[in-house]
Amino acid sequence: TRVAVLISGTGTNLQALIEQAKHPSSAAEIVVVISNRPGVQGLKRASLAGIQTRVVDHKLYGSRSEFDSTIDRVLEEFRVELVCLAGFMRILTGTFVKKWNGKLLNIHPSLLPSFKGVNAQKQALQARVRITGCTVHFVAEEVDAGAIIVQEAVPVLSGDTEESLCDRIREAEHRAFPAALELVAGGAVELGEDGHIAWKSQS
Ligand SMILES: Nc1nc2ccc(CNc3ccc(C(=O)NCCCC(=O)O)cc3)cc2c(=O)[nH]1
Repeated sequence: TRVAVLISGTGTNLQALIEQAKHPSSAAEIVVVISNRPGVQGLKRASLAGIQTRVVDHKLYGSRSEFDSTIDRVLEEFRVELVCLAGFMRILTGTFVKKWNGKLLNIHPSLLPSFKGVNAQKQALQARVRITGCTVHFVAEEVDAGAIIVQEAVPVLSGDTEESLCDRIREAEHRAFPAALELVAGGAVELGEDGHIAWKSQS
């Protein structure tokens, strides 16, 4: 399966996906990395791995739909079949999400539906939960509300700071995202007609 990864920054999740796709048994081939910001470390990671990169700078577009349709053109140019949002920080328009429905994966640093939106880790600390985690989900138009594919629980430890909790959640992200990518790229899991996850029965 031809995969694109969309990034906005360092791309630590991108690195985990690159490592996963390197396995000969992987069903995923990352064919392009697209960043909405120039010069970010994730672009260097992609180049080092021999993956083609594109920058679609959202500041150069008059509207969200023009930005999204430029992204779409790059995806079509590379005959992309699956898109992973790895720290991609631009909200995508409904038109784009509808076209790529069931082909768009995102990772969120909490156990959705808890703690949607930005600074999810800080929300968990402030709520004094004992367990949080990360969620890989299909992207729906409503932010952080898509069908859940994989989750991993992460304990909140006494004395945790936002930084120590972020680090521990990030380690879980680097397991959960590659696992979800393989499930979807390998056809074990898809987004059903009813908008829920469908596990394809192994023949
Ligand atoms: N429609 C749709 N698109 C998304 C785009 C990115 C992400 C990644 N997670 C994200 C979740 C939230 C944000 C956010 O609120 N950023 C501040 C506003 C930035 C802006 O003005 O664009 C960004 C990415 C998730 C979604 C999603 O669930 N649905």
